Amino acid sequence: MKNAKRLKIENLNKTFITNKNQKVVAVNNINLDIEPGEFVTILGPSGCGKTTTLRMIAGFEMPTEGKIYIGDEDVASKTPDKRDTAMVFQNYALFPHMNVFDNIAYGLKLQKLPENEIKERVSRILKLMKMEDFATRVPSQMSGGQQQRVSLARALVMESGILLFDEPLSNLDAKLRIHMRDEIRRIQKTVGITSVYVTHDQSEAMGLSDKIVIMNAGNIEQVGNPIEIYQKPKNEFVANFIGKANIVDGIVKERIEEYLEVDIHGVEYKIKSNKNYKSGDKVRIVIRPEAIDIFGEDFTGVVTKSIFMGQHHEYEVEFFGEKLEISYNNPINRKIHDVDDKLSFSFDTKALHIF
Ligand SMILES: Nc1ncnc2c1ncn2[C@@H]1O[C@H](COP(=O)(O)OP(=O)(O)OP(=O)(O)O)[C@@H](O)[C@H]1O
Repeated sequence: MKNAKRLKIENLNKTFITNKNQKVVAVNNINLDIEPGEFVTILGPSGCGKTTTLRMIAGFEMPTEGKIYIGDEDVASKTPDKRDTAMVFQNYALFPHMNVFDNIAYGLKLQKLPENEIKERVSRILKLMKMEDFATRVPSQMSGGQQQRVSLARALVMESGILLFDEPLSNLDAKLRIHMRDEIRRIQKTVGITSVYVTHDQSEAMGLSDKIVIMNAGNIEQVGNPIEIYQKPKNEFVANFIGKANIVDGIVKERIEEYLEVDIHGVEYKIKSNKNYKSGDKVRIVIRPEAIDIFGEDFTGVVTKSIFMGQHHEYEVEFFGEKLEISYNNPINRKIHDVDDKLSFSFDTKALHIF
């Protein structure tokens, strides 16, 4: 494979004008720096601007303003064929009348490469994808997952600097999605290609990415690795978008070195935080359902929901006029609390995070 490229986006903006002459700011001056070989996922709710961002990187959409560097070159005004990118589409976009080999070879033939080089490169990719036995099949003779693998092979064979994915797994069933997700990760790690992947599926983003970019209404809310995004969300939007989040109120008592001592409904917690709060400030704190210890005794609440999920048990508990979600692992052979039971619990101090 060729060297992976760096992708840098500067003040990128896309404003659409609708046929009623209204302005829609799809992407609002975003900045992003992706290292060579990184796998970056753009994640966000429907309409947040992730597809428009990807399409601008690919050259299918022209930016209203801003720069897109692939390596050292600003490609923002170039056509897709003049950029060093390849794209894997949601609907596979394979040629139905061509067999797998010819589908994968298509782009190389357009480049007029010698026949033996085309054969060598396609064979190498088929081997990498463990698809040697499929070379002579046509798309209609393959499952959706197999077709998506061909579509990935077709993008990889181009040996581009940047690989782009537009929700490639959303047409596959849940089990196959997980299998393909792992397969994409394996292949990306093997070839080391810089990759940008758009999805609205958070588990896909968590399972695939070196870095996750959370978008909301055309803006980037946070960029971080999956652990940072989950454990240290920048704001309530990110906390609620990734996983389940309980958000509770607290009042700062004092700062003790790197900790803030915070009163949460009469109980004091020492929370690690570099935020600039003073004593008396009201703060909002996120606590994940699995970081609430149901063998602790700091609080007592009434159970309003109790659901056995096999690997874990989910409770909902009244907490000062709000509902807290609690997730309890390995519930087998343990006491299960029913609705209307009282349940005592504590927060895991290390898992508390102040916005
Ligand atoms: N051609 C267009 N004309 C006008 N508005 C557009 C056009 N394309 C996209 N938009 C708007 O830009 C915003 C961002 O759209 P985009 O498709 O990038 O979102 P998305 O995050 O990819 O959503 P989804 O997950 O539903 O695909 C939306 O409000 C959308 O309605």
